[in-house]
Amino acid sequence: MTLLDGKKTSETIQQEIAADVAEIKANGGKVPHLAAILVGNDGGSVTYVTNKVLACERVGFGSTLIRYEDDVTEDELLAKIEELNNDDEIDGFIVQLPLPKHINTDKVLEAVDPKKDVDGFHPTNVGRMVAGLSAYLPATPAGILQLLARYEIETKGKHCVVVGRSNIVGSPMSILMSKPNYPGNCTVTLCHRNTVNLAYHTLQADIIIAAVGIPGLITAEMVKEGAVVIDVGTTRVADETRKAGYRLRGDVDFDNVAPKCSFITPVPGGVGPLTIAMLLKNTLRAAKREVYA
Ligand SMILES: Nc1nc2c(c(=O)[nH]1)N[C@@H](CN(C=O)c1ccc(C(=O)N[C@@H](CCC(=O)O)C(=O)O)cc1)CN2
Repeated sequence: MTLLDGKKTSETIQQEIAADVAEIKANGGKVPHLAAILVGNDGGSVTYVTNKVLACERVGFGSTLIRYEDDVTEDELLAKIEELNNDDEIDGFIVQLPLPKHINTDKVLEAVDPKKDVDGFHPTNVGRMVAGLSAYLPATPAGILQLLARYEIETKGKHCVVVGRSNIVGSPMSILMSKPNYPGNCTVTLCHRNTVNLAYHTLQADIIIAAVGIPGLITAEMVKEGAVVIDVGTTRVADETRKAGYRLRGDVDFDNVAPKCSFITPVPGGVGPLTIAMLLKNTLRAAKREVYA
């Protein structure tokens, strides 16, 4: 069994990006600049956005963090998005999810200029991805593709079972794994929390991508010998023995599943760190005007 080291892969990608930025700077080009909108004080969201800003500093990007209290109005958010759309200094920006319930997330995401949508959540980028056109790919699925490619995992003709149908991970992942590219070219089954007899499907999988947010859902009995298992779940569960008061649990029962796998991602240190690396990569592409050339 080989552990897929997302932390190390993320560092490698960030080093590659930093080298690119150094070259841009040496040639007097525009330094990539990412802006992030964070609403509220949710612990996870604050951590992720802070890490995104720190990662920008590490690779030499400019960054702007825009924070609002939980009670920000939808109109205020939309006005800020319009401002960022028209700000030439900002190459790309994100709105950290989830947003409070009184905000219409779809409306907010649709307000982002697709050319600056480095999260790849705008319907234009989603549609372009489905059509196989140049697009910003959502960071977590793009990170998983990087892991598969950098560990040279064979995917052509394999059966990939994606568990979870979110717009951020499961749904785009299922589409990307079916495309006739490497990594991809799989036969894909998309399962979710209402799938009847989930084990029937996962047992047929050469590659399982679990992104449903149910800790420990995928047990050893549900996994075929030699399967590749990618765990996207990062649920915080209470743990008083930890300083933070919680620990992260993936969707996969790692200890019992790992011995059956050819490759598996840990939680933490698997897919999560790649999300940030691929956001930086998208921002670099935005600054280079690569996607909508
Ligand atoms: N606008 C967006 N919102 C959200 C996205 C996104 O891609 N864009 N994805 C998730 C959260 N997320 C990034 O925003 C994210 C999740 C997890 C990690 C990560 O590095 N996880 C670490 C553990 C970190 C910890 O201790 O909590 C790991 O798995 O090793 C990075 C980014 C939802 N919202």
